[in-house]
Amino acid sequence: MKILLVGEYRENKLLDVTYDLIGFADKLEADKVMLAVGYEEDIPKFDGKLYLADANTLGEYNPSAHKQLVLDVVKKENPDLIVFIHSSFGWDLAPRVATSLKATQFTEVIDYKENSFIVPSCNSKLRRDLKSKTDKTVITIQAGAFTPIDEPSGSPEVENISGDTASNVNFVAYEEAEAKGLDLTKAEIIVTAGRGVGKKDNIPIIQALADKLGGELGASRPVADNAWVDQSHQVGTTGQTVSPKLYIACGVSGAIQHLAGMKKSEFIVAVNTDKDAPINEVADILVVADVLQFVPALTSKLS
Ligand SMILES: Cc1cc2nc3c(=O)[nH]c(=O)nc-3n(C[C@H](O)[C@H](O)[C@H](O)COP(=O)(O)OP(=O)(O)OC[C@H]3O[C@@H](n4cnc5c(N)ncnc54)[C@H](O)[C@@H]3O)c2cc1C
Repeated sequence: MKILLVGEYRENKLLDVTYDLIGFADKLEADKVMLAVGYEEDIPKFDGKLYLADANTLGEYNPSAHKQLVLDVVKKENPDLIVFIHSSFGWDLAPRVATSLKATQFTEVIDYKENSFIVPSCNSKLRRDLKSKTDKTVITIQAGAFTPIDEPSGSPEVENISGDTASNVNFVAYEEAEAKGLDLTKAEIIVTAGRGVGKKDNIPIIQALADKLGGELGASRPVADNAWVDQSHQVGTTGQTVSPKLYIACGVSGAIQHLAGMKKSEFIVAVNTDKDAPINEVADILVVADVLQFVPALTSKLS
């Protein structure tokens, strides 16, 4: 199988998620080539071929130009799969490319098993196994699902390419989300409340353990969305990415979007009533218990 990976730059920098594309190709043990509209002084580290177009000329986000470049490289390399990150860039570009190629498109792929692409559905409660029926397939992969464990290395063979800069869409600007006070990335201990804590009134139970350990309170997305905890505490792809020494996940199922933000923690304890909860895949210790009983007991022991 041959894969074309489409790397991503933002504000003059290669995005780290570009390495998730490489992790994906390596998982499939596929031949890989990459296309990136970026900068010569900051190219991705890998062994293989890199088609590099200049972002100074084409812009980091120019859907018409980028689509044409992808189609040009597809023509040269004839890949079976064209892979984007499931980002605003990938969301926009992947369907444009899939439509032009009359190819199947799968979005938010989190795994690949036995020739099937695994895609979450129903807010990650279910997983679909999808097989493509077209010669070429375009996919977007969920950030964090294929992050390589090893540090990036290698140096690609670079071929410079160029394209037409005309576009019927003008990129205006990136708008930063409002910066909130809490920086969880520096916390050494994080105790996170998931939906399993049941209701806002139970958050102080989790906060008490965090305080006792001298750590910070984290939250899964539903907990933040329900305003049980301020959004600045959210961990995951749309929250903060953390790597504390100790991460205690209380009533967190371990959806891929949550794992992406905390799986690099040094030691992970999960407290869950479900022994088969996906958080178990990354937990060093899984405590099968009700958080509302276990957490206060632990806090009290620590006293
Ligand atoms: C584009 C996108 C981005 C997203 N970004 C994020 C993100 O940044 N961060 C994030 O967290 N999610 C994110 N999500 C949502 C994610 O898919 C999950 O829905 C979410 O992480 C689930 O949160 P949870 O684990 O708290 O809740 P649930 O999935 O409902 O899990 C609750 C868990 O608690 C357990 N439980 C229930 N009662 C108890 C009890 N009494 N004691 C112990 N355990 C109990 C259950 O067994 C279950 O495992 C995103 C989703 C999408 C589509």
